[in-house]
Amino acid sequence: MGSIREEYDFVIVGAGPSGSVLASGLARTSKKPSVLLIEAGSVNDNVEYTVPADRFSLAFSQPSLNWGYKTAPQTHLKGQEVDYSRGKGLGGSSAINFSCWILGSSDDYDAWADMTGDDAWKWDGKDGVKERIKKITTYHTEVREEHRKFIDPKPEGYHGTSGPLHLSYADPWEKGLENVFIAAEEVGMPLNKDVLEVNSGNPIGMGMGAGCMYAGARTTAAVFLKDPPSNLTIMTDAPIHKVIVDESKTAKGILTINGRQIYANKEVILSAGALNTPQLLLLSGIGPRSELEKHNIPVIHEMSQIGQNLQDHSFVGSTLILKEGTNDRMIHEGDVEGVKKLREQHAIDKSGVLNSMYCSTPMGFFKSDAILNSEEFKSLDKAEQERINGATVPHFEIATHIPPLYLGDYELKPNDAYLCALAFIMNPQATGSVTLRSADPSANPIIQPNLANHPFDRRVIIEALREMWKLLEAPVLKKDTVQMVGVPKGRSDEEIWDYASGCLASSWHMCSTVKMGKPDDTTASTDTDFRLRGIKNLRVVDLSVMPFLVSNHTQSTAYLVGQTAVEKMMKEYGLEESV
Ligand SMILES: Cc1cc2nc3c(=O)[nH]c(=O)nc-3n(C[C@H](O)[C@H](O)[C@H](O)COP(=O)(O)OP(=O)(O)OC[C@H]3O[C@@H](n4cnc5c(N)ncnc54)[C@H](O)[C@@H]3O)c2cc1C
Repeated sequence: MGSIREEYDFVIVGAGPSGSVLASGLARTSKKPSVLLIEAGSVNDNVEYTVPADRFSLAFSQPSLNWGYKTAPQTHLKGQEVDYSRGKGLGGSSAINFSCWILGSSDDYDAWADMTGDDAWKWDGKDGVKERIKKITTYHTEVREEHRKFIDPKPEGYHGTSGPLHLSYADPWEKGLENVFIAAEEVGMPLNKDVLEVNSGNPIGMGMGAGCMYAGARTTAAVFLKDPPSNLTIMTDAPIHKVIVDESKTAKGILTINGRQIYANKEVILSAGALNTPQLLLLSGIGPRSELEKHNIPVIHEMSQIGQNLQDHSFVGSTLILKEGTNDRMIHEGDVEGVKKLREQHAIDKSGVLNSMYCSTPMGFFKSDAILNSEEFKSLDKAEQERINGATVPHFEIATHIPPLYLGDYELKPNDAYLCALAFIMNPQATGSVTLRSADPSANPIIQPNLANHPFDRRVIIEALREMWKLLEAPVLKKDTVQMVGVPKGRSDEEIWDYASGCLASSWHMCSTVKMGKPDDTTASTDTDFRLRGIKNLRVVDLSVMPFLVSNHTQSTAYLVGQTAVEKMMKEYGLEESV
């Protein structure tokens, strides 16, 4: 992993998707600048952490990989302190996430370009988002012929063929999984394949999320750090305390929690994620004056928006208890000996059921007239209404085939079969904040996301759940259903919200706490080139900068942010002879 020096051209904090892509990209330019990637967590290269079937459980079974955050009590959600997991170690949150790869809506990226006045964020075009994502991915589009009537990933043109991050569709599908697509057709929901395909920039319709997994292993951002060149130093188990900023408001380097100072000849870049990046800025004396003074932190640079504008997706679900034999999921849930054998098999040659169980997730993105006709939608400002009306912008998402999260009082029995489904809020309007608990850098920040605490968000989850239940009650599923559990007492707005508010969860898509924008945007803290306003040689390159939460699952955007920063900084510093 290279020897440790105390001075580097670029010092990058945080090895999640954004930081890993950035560190690798800068270091591999022909000018070979010296790059330090410094990460609070460990190397985490245990192969057991990459078993595909564990994608939904790893975050909660390995505390050393997770910062283990909870939100402040959400009083509007019956006081829940919602799980706010964040990955720790090489790969960051991609090392513990659920591996779903969803790019989202081309219109959202075009809106991002408009908001920042920078065409680099436009979807199409030779240097657009679609092309940039292709550079960092290899998308394996093989699916069985019999599945092509439900999903039809396009091999040509749309996807990367040589990037380090491998994506694929699991094979075989779990028993009965195709019924979700048949159910969608039965109740009149479109299939995404009739639009194009789910990662084409138009996610509308029932589709299948591609997976960050290939050849029997989950793929994470750590792949960008494999075989690092000699000018890339990777320092792990080194949480940083703050950025060192001098009197001329220039970032000079960083201070680790154990007191080590490391200097940057060119720049410090924070890629610590949408919760820890604002925390580090506040600890460095950059943020709202009142917040800094509350903790006796000397004010280096007053910025009212640091830690504000926090956005996130959230979801609520229900579960079908199915007739015995409908699927094989209880093997994984309850058969300890059986799972042990499967693990032994997988450890030998990465083969077996652990590459398919839990590995295919139908994910549908839909529009809703009920939402568009609602008073809550009509009360949004006109620009936001227009954005949400974009042809490829979904209003809600439904995902199925996740573990049994929503069971109400029901206890699963060994001979059960089940199907758990989730409905997600898209375009959330609630915003929250990240603030300091204390000036102690080891103290968890106070996280107040206000999940779904906006009338529009509540309307969306109510209508999304109604649509989800319609899908779950389609004839093809109904014939095998014993009962639906994890449901409200009735289906009035009030009864649905009463249910949802007791079990609404975060999708862990937190973003926008140091958001980017045009120079006259008073809510923005960075410019479109990721430079923090008012401080020289300091950038923020992670999901903190998103101007708004796009309609996807956010890891693809985190990788995109890293690659965009690479390309912008390469040009700015002339790091590539040919550029
Ligand atoms: C449980 C879970 C499930 C998810 N499922 C999906 C999914 O299926 N699909 C999807 O698209 N997205 C998913 N996500 C979201 C996705 O993983 C994130 O959006 C993405 O990883 C964010 O990337 P990032 O680079 O901004 O930050 P992160 O990935 O959070 O990386 C930040 C890094 O900075 C490090 N760091 C923080 N503070 C310090 C410090 N003081 N000093 C040094 N290092 C520090 C952290 O340890 C971490 O490694 C999920 C997230 C979670 C937590």
